Amino acid sequence: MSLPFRTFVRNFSTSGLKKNAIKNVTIIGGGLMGAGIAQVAASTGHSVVMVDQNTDILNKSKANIEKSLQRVVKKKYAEDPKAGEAFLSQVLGNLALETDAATSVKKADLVIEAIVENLKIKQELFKNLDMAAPASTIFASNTSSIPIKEIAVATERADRFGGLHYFNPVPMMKLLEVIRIPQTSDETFDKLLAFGKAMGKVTVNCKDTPGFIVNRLLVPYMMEAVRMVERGEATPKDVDTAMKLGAGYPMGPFELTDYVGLDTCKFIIDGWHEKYPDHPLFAPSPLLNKYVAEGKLGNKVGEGFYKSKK
Ligand SMILES: CCCCCCCCCCCCCC(=O)CC(=O)SCCNC(=O)CCNC(=O)[C@H](O)C(C)(C)COP(=O)(O)OP(=O)(O)OC[C@H]1O[C@@H](n2cnc3c(N)ncnc32)[C@H](O)[C@@H]1OP(=O)(O)O
Ligand SMILES: NC(=O)C1=CN([C@@H]2O[C@H](COP(=O)(O)OP(=O)(O)OC[C@H]3O[C@@H](n4cnc5c(N)ncnc54)[C@H](O)[C@@H]3O)[C@@H](O)[C@H]2O)C=CC1
Repeated sequence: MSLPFRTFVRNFSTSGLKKNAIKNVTIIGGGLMGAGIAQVAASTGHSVVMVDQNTDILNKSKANIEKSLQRVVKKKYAEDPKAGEAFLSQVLGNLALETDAATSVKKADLVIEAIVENLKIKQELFKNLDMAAPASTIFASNTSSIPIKEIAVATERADRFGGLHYFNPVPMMKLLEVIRIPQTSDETFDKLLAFGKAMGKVTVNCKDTPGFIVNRLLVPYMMEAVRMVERGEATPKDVDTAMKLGAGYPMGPFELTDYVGLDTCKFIIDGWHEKYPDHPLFAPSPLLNKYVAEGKLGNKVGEGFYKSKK
């Protein structure tokens, strides 16, 4: 059922946010995750600037956001298409695009980084943002596997630094891991938790431990799946069918790898292998490496372990 217009305005206009709450959010990276975070932040009344390397990428990201919003609107406003249209234009009105990261943070209460999973590149970005952003701006990374403290050292604001780890697809996945490092102030952490809740997410508090909570458990499971196939014990299709029908997972590990992106999965495993070279779990996977070398990066390019629609 659609919402009465007054409730809709309260939920989705920036004036509906609590005093002192985070309102202006800059999201760096408009890929799979950045676009999803931008969509949900804008849908919950935040004023959002989404940044990427060029306007072509940004326009594709915006088109993906619109496609996803159409799915949400079709469902939520099935009985009131006019309210659906108003919601759509309000959300898109909350979203600005920018290619210059330094300009994008001038008014930001919060910056969420969702760029490639590479420590040096993330550090370089935050070092520059630290000089450009107001002192009061809170920084957060959406990294899947890099310790937050290793990214935060690039800045002079470790007390205003934390992790916000979202799950893919962001509009559908309810969980948000909120990570603090020892230097994160209580005020910063409370603001990050409140922001997560304002986005409609269920938050869990995490320490800055490898993989936080979900990936600490998910990565070993997925690596065991790929080793099983490498040993010739099962096909990807059979593993996926088994885990969906036998363990109740919405996607099997190979479908999920295609969904996450094989390049991102490889960045995660390579990073942990470099850090823990003797740990057999993180030894390179020849099968994953082969697919990545062939450019089969998953759903985003139309092919990974499976062929898919782009
Ligand atoms: C094996 C190789 C090993 C390689 C090494 C591995 C290394 C480690 C990798 C670790 C990766 C870590 C990544 C990370 O940091 C954390 C993550 O994000 S992990 C991923 C978490 N996500 C999941 O587990 C997703 C599981 N899947 C699902 O929950 C569902 O399949 C999904 C909701 C995605 C889709 O549902 P499904 O029923 O399958 O399909 P439908 O298309 O019918 O959709 C249902 C419903 O949902 C709506 N919808 C779906 N997507 C969107 C969207 N993007 N925007 C808006 N709406 C969406 C759709 O409209 C449907 O609505 P209805 O009302 O039901 O029609
Ligand atoms: N793919 C997934 O399922 C999940 C990924 N993550 C994490 O989120 C981050 C992003 O992952 P994805 O969105 O999947 O990657 P992606 O490859 O889809 O998107 C990354 C985007 O960042 C842009 N970018 C790269 N360097 C940039 C820079 N210096 N300035 C501005 N933009 C830049 C790229 O052009 C690209 O559009 C990674 O840290 C990843 O580990 C976290 C949860 C789930």
